[in-house]
Amino acid sequence: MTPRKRDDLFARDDAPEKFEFNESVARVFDNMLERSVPFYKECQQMVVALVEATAQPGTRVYDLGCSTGTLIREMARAVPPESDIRFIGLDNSDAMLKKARRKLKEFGDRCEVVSGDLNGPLELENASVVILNYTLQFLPPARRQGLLKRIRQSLLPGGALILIEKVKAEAAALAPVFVERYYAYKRERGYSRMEISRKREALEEVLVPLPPGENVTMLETAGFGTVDVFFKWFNFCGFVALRGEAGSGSQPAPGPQPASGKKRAKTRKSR
Ligand SMILES: Nc1ncnc2c1ncn2[C@@H]1O[C@H](C[S@+](CC[C@H]([NH3+])C(=O)[O-])CC(=O)[O-])[C@@H](O)[C@H]1O
Ligand SMILES: O=C(O)C(=O)Cc1ccccc1
Repeated sequence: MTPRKRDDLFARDDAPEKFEFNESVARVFDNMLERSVPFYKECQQMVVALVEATAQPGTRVYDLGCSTGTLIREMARAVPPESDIRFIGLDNSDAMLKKARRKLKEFGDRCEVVSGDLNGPLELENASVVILNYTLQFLPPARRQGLLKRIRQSLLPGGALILIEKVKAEAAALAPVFVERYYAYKRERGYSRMEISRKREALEEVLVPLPPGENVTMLETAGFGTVDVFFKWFNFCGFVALRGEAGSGSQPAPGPQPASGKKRAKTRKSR
């Protein structure tokens, strides 16, 4: 196992002025996420639990913006092969995909990672779950609604979208509190004030967070009949959205079959 490299990207004299998912980021990425994303591992396990509850046997789970494949590995370890569920990762960074392929080799054809740009056309086949784990935030805000709509249209009946994002505070008065708490989080994990400041500048116009309410509105506008929040830490938030059935209005779709293949108890038709 190659030793995990410590993220020193913004401590170096050749620190990037604009953040890009290139080789130098991929080299330290797993350590960067662990030290820069609050509850990253806990959220991973929450996503695994949601996938176990919503993924349908014989279908696909898509991880869009899969990076080095860490989340896919956790899902592939948790979901039994006999459920015949395949995990498809997509990313537009060759450096990330190279690391993902190495990390997922042990799972054979249960896991596949492909190159693709979420700003362009998207083909999702036989998808019961789609995941956007800290990915949508990197798309221009004007392109996000279209992607969410394409995802909603591609999902199987009873399908689910799991969206985790860095967010802005809903209340402007609290924004400074949330941001300062986040930077304190980074300092507590060994980042200097200079590294934090340089990364903030490099992420300007690259990572564009929206308030949770705007994310919920985009999900509802995309046609998801049920939207809920399953995680929140200051300016980080996790949403789960279930595909509503055509003509069902705001009624949530009947719950999908759990990944284990055991039939769920029939949900009572809501009155
Ligand atoms: N237009 C795009 N098309 C495809 N991929 C893109 C695009 N823009 C960015 N990406 C990819 O989205 C990922 C965002 S990281 C996701 C973490 C992962 N989900 C995880 O659970 O570890 C989160 C972060 O860095 O904070 C990177 O791999 C980019 O290459
Ligand atoms: O928002 C930030 O300041 C971050 O550091 C989040 C982040 C984490 C990993 C890659 C890019 C941005």
